[in-house]
Amino acid sequence: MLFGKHFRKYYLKYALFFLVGVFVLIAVDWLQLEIPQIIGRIIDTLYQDQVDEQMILDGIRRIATLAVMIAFGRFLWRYTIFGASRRIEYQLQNVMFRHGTKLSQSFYANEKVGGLMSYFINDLQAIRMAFGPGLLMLVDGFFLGGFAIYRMANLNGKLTIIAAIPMLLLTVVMVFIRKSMSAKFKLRQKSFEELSDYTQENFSGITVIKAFVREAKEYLLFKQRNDNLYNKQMGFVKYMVFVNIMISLALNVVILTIIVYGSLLVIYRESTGLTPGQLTEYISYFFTLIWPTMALSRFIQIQSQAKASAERIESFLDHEVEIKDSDDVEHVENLKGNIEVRNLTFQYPDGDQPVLKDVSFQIEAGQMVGILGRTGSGKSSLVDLFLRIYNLDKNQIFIDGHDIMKLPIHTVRETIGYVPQDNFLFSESITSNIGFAYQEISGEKIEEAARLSDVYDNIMEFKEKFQTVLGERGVTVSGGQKQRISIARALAKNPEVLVLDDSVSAVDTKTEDAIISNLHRVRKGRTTIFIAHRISTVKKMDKIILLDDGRVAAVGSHKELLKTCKLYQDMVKRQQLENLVQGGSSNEGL
Ligand SMILES: Nc1ncnc2c1ncn2[C@@H]1O[C@H](COP(=O)(O)OP(=O)(O)OP(=O)(O)O)[C@@H](O)[C@H]1O
Repeated sequence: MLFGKHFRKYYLKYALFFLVGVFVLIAVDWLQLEIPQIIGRIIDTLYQDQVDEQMILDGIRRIATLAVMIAFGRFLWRYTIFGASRRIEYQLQNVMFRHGTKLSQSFYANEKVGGLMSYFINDLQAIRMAFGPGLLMLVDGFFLGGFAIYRMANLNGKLTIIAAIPMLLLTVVMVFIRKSMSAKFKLRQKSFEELSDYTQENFSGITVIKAFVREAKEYLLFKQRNDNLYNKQMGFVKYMVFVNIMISLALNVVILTIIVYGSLLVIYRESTGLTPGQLTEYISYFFTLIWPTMALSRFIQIQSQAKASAERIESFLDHEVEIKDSDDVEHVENLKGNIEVRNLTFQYPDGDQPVLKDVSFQIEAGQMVGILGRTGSGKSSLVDLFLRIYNLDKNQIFIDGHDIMKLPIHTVRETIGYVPQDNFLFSESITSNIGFAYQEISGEKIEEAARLSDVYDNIMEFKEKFQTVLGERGVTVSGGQKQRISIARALAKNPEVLVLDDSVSAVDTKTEDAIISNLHRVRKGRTTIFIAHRISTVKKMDKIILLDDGRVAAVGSHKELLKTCKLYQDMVKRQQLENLVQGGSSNEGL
């Protein structure tokens, strides 16, 4: 039973399922205890001088009817209780995924994917177990156990008291060890999370591991983590084995007591009144009682595991959504793409100094602008802020004169098309990747976007053409092809503002030229921002913003900067040298 704020609502939501399930379960518990009574009576009839055949036939008929009712009942409670637990698991999964999509980059910078996966797999499973089998075991433990004890006491009170003492002791012990069981389970989950993180990261970076011949070392590090999980696992299992042995021991003691003491009672039945049929009935009840006892102990295990998992899931779901619309949000339609950055200073939430310092510039709607700068100068950070990936102080970035902090995040991101630096593509078809911004998009539009980003011919060479599946489940594309598919994805969105973060670095200068001149043509009248290291990428832009160590070093056209900016001149010279070293003409692309 889980009553945390993210879980209790499901009891209400599935109240009908739970009520029907529990009611049927209790009915089945009662009905199944009718059978030993009938069998006991049949046995006693057999001991009589005159065997009552009619009574035996009636008994058999009743047992058959009960068996059918019990089978139907078992189906019904399984459907309702287990069905509800599966539905709850499904819904929590959706809620968690949705919440995950709202969490900030800072959260993902600190959380590893493997760890997150274990919330969705192990922890959710533990929660489902609490809502389904856990509830079943609790009800069975109390009701089937209670009914059995009641019937046993009716048959012989004294024998029942003797049998109940070890069982009671056992229950008390179980309640006391519940806390340490939960702690052990938590440790096990943590180790599982670490191993899962490690495995995920290793296989993602397998190329680097091979290139650095780190296989043996990584294996040893993996083994360390695996040993740790094994030890935690064994710690937990040993504990469980100990608990289960204690339970069986207690049960065996009780069974022995019942048989010895019960047989004596039957031998002296003249005075005690216990018939052989009743002793059989009694032993049947006791064997039935084994399950509720086990069920209660299993319930305590399930409950401890679920509590540990619930805490982990709660901490995930309670993680604040930091990036959200402000209270004074202004709903604005049809942004044109004027961007103004005014005295922007920005420090990452976990950073120790600003990465952008007093940055100011303006981009008019429809302009094609290059943001140039050495590595680490703050170009990508600036783009993150345009996309509202981070919060910033008010009145530092404006789109069409509106403070970005007051615009709905949805509107800002809908307005901007983004080609990320890592060009992440999904393991789906090229069509799905390029049409990612849309529920449905025509084939012509996809092809057009592929042509503009100069990747159409490459795609047509693939066997499945636009239906080629990329990545893990399909074809591995080159870095340049990946970049161009990623550009096509942003172009297909046809946004008011297009931001390309170092997006042509992996293609040759000829392809770069082709893409840029296509963009000049199709992006006429729409804002396009190119982030680049290479002068060749930005030199034809209307305006170049040169960043240096988080500050604006200069703003102007290629010609203006060549005349006025020392840093720019140095960059041009360096690129000319690089061209010469690579065997081209010094002015190639310049
Ligand atoms: N999530 C982050 N948290 C803290 N600091 C960060 C984070 N991301 C980037 N930085 C720091 O911000 C500075 C600017 O990084 P940024 O990625 O914006 O540079 P860049 O100009 O785009 O570099 P490159 O051309 O290499 O991509 C760097 O010093 C970097 O270490």
